[in-house]
This record gives sequence, structure tokens and C-alpha cells, in this order.
Amino acid sequence: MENKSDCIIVNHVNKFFGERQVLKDVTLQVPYGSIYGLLGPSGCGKTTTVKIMAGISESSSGETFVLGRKMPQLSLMKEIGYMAQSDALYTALSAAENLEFYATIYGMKKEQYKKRMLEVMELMNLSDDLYKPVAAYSGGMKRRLSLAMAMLQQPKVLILDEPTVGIDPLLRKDIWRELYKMSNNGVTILVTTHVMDEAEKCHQLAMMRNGLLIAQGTPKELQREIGVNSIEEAFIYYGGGKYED
Ligand SMILES: Nc1ncnc2c1ncn2[C@@H]1O[C@H](COP(=O)(O)OP(=O)(O)OP(=O)(O)O)[C@@H](O)[C@H]1O
Repeated sequence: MENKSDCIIVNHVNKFFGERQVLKDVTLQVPYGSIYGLLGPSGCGKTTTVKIMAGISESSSGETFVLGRKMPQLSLMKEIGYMAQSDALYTALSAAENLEFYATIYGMKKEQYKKRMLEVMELMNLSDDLYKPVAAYSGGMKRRLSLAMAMLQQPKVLILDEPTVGIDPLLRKDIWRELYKMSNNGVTILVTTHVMDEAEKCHQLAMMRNGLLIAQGTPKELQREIGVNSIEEAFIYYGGGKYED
């Protein structure tokens, strides 16, 4: 399964929860340094897919490779920044303490993480709230802190499950600017989203429905293929009629 141009390779992956099959023969490739969007209606299997990529969950069959290694792989933990849909934060601790805790797990040196912590908090517009307990953060602030956390150790791969939910449009723009910067520096980014204008920003997109990957390509390719002018129309087309359950 050696493939030098793709950072993430999902190969005929199936996932069952009991009798229920929630991923059906999913195959996709994410090139190194690209921003790849996973788009689809609620419950179609996006989170299940990214958890397998991040090594948090195992597929029932099929194979997943990240950075040339078969997942799940404990030794890749440092290389993969993962931001879950629900925030995994210690609310009794301050943001700085949360970041320090993660930095310790990632084995970052003190001088290294102190500098990086200020950078990511600045980026997320949270510099003034560094020492505030997370319990006093709003929902949007918690999202931003989770994103700061995923970026902290400067991972080679960033896997973000709906990263900009509850984040205002201005900050969302800044976040996308940072994602592009990271991608230009060779970081591979996988984003799940419901937001169409975000999907448009991805280099490549995969659309999912009912555990199936139903279309893959650049946003323009997906539109051209079916003769529509927006990702929203493509989403409705691929999510609807032709692919009814
Ligand atoms: N641990 C679990 N046990 C049983 N079923 C599960 C489990 N996790 C997810 N599912 C089911 O698998 C299906 C896919 O869920 P998943 O969270 O991957 O969807 P999603 O596309 O990320 O949805 P959303 O956009 O709402 O987050 C859903 O029907 C969900 O109910």
C-alpha cells in the first residue's frame, strides 16, 4: 500500500456498530499538503471516518494508512492533531493549564510549547483569556481553544471535525487563512463540514451519504460533472433523488 503522493489512504473501509453498518466500502485518498473536505448530511458517517483516520476508532474491515503507516498507530499520535466535535477540555483548569497538559502528553519541551501556546492563542483571538478557567468560556471560545490545542504540537496532519461551528465569520476567515498557510507548509488537513462556503475552500471534496462515499473531486469538478454552479446545488443533487436510500 505504498503511495508516495497521498498522506491519508482509506481503502475499502467498513464499519459496523452491532448489526448496523455505518461505513460502506469507503475508499479515498488525501494528497500530502492538501485541504480535503468531507461533506454530507448529519449521520452519514463523517465523524466515524475521521475517528478511524485519527486512530481513535478501528474499522471493522478494510485498511487506513496515514503518513505511510497503518492505523491505528500509537507512534503517530504526535504527528496527528485531532479536533473532535465535542470539546475535550478540562473545565476546572485554565486554558493555559489545558494546553500545558496536552503539551506534556505530546512530549513538547517547555520553551517550545510556551512560545507556541502564545502563537495559537493569539491566532484564535484568545490571548486575553489564557488564564481564565475554561468553565467561564463561551461555546465558541471552547471551540477555538480546542482548535488551538489541535494545532499546538505543529502536527503533520490535522484532522478537524466541524472546526468552525459556533465561530463568527471574521474569525472563521482568519482560521481558514491559517489552514492555507499550514497547507502551504506541507501540512495535510482533513475537515468535516456542513458549511457550503467552507466546502468551496477545500482543494478536494468527498461527499458522503448513508455511509457511502458518493462523489469525490475538486469543488469545480463536482459542480461541472452535474452541470450546476454551486457546491450547495451539488450537495443537494448528490444527497438527493439519484441516491435515495
Ligand atoms: N458508538 C456508536 N454506536 C452506535 N452507533 C453509532 C456510534 N457512533 C456513531 N453511530 C451511528 O453511526 C452513524 C454515523 O455517525 P457519524 O457520527 O459518523 O455521522 P456524521 O456524519 O459525523 O454526523 P454529524 O454531521 O451529525 O456529526 C449515525 O447513524 C450514528 O448514530
